[in-house]
Amino acid sequence: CAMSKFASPSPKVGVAVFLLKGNSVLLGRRRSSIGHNTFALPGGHLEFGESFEQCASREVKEETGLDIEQVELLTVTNNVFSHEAKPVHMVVIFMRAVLADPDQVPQLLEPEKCYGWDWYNWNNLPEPLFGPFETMVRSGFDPFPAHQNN
Ligand SMILES: CC(C)CCOP(=O)(O)OP(=O)(O)O
Ligand SMILES: [Mg+2]
Ligand SMILES: [Mg+2]
Ligand SMILES: [Mg+2]
Repeated sequence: CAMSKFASPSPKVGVAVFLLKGNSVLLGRRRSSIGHNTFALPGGHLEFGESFEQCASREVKEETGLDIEQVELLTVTNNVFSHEAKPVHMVVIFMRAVLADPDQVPQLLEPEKCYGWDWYNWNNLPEPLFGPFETMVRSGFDPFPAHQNN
């Protein structure tokens, strides 16, 4: 059947990474059609045949040059961006990881997609946060390992 011009695109899958360092998390201000000018975790679209861990490591490497380890699944959320210029339905898989080399410094490898990466204390996050991430923070989500006191 002819695609109705009102048909909405099918849901996409994004992988976002809580890269933890002490009590801080790595965030970048997005320069993108989705969540422009909001602070977001590094991450991106799951590509064909990738595991969640492979996508997390690839996207963090592509965007920041950082090598990560101890990559593990935290949670999944369902996000419909209906007010954006192009409506998007994005299932977001949230992962946690740490730096393979604690001294490695993030680089801005995709300046056309991000204004810069920086470490932010979990108790003093910048604003505005990227929608799916803000929902998690507002719900009281704690990405840190249970034994770590914040
Ligand atoms: C959850 C979120 C990081 C998914 C959005 O993906 P993105 O716009 O950062 O996509 P790419 O990094 O793959 O370009
Ligand atoms: Mg990317
Ligand atoms: Mg990508
Ligand atoms: Mg990205």
